[in-house]
Amino acid sequence: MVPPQSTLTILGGFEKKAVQKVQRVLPQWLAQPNLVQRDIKKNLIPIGDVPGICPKLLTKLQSNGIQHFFPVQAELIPAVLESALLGLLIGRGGYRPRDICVSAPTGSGKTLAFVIPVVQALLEPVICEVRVLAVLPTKELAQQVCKVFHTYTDGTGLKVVMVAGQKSFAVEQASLVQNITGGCRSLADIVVATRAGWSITLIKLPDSASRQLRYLIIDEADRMIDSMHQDWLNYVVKEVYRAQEAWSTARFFRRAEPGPVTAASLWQPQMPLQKLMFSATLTQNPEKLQQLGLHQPRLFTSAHSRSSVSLTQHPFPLVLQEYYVPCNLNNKPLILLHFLLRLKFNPVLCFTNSREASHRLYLLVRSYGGVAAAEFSSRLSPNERKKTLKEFEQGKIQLLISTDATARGIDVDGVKCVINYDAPQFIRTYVHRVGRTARAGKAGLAFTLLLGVQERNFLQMLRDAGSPGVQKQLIRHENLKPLIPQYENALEELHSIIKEERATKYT
Ligand SMILES: Nc1ncnc2c1ncn2[C@@H]1O[C@H](COP(=O)(O)OP(=O)(O)OP(=O)(O)O)[C@@H](O)[C@H]1O
Repeated sequence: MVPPQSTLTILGGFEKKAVQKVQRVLPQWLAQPNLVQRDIKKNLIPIGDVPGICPKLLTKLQSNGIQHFFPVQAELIPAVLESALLGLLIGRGGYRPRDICVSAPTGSGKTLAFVIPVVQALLEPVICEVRVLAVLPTKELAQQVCKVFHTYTDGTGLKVVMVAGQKSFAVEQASLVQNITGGCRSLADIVVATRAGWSITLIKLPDSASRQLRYLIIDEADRMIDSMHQDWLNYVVKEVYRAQEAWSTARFFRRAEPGPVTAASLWQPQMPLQKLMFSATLTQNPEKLQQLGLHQPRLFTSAHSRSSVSLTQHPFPLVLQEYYVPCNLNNKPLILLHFLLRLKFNPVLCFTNSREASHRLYLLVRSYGGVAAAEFSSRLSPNERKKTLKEFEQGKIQLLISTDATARGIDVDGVKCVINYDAPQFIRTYVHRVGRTARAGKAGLAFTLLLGVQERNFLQMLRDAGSPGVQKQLIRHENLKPLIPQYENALEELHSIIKEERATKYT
């Protein structure tokens, strides 16, 4: 006889049921983003086919050798221009423009994707007030973006100023505002700043520096989210609206901190502050993105496919070939020398995990001889760093040994090969490092030297991130053997150089 089923739950007598996996429900803007093609070469769009770009900028693009837009540019330029259709102000009954997040591979042309629409939006009329603030994590990146802004504003009357927080406040202030009787006037339309530079400047500058701010561009936005505990972004936004309070009472235009849309809030034209966020490794974690205080955001991404939504995947350049090279601590430097001297890789950007490791490796390669090498890290002064990057770009340096100081955003044309001499610990570091090659649709190689104990975790990290596949590359001992005698001499020389350096440091 079958006993009747009890409706009572017996304590401790839980049934063994397969637990249903909880499917994460993403907000619609993350779950259904605008997809950006990763294959640059197959998706080039003639510049004339992208609607809304003025003839002046089309001519400038052509004279800079740009005939086609890359996919991220073709998607983004119309989207940003659309939000400025009614001019920089939003009129009665108009909507506040939606903030924009872009997650596209390294080297996919994100810089031009914001420079073109923003410059066009400022052209009519040119009024010389800070209306664009572009924030970047390092001085080198700020210089790079500044150069692109200069190219496309040249001859338009728009002024671009860089604020890196490295000159005295008086000098930086003088580049931004000029004191005149009864107040001051702005000397910049577009400010390209490092975070430190702008925060310091904002604290001390008069309100005029931020009262007309229309676009806040944050490149490498994931770095910004990392430092959100410093509340930098909220501070900038607060300053922008604080500046309005005194100003707007006397003017027709008003700028109130965004709140619910009501009949009252729509009656006066508004000056919106639109955030444009860019990264190759933008998190798609809603909790983290929420800290950015985005307004009805739109996501443009290459990291999704229509069938899957993942929070951990990053978009890799399609033309990048990834390899890992098993090694041990003894043959690591020999493998690097083999790549340069035997396989003739040139130019090579090589990453280590610390400035001391970069310095030692540089000294070793220099002692070995036969390779034009240089180091790049915070050991160098800003001017030395600038000079080194320039020489690398000009092809005078065959091997640049660097810390992660060059891992992000730096665009050096013609880097054919990246070598991770020290394996990166985080996937984002990996994506940015290898992204210094395979840029703008050109082929590139990335090698990561892995000790036996690192292999499993590293390969798992890449699989989780959606890497299209990293291949194993074995270097046989016979290939390294001929390098050993000279290498041993170089090691001895290295020891004495380091001894000398230590002695001078402590005397
Ligand atoms: N439409 C285009 N036609 C030809 N070259 C282009 C075009 N757009 C950008 N480039 C070039 O492609 C390279 C990469 O562009 P950019 O530095 O903007 O990439 P990115 O997406 O910002 O990369 P990262 O994520 O590493 O910062 C640059 O050298 C740039 O001049």
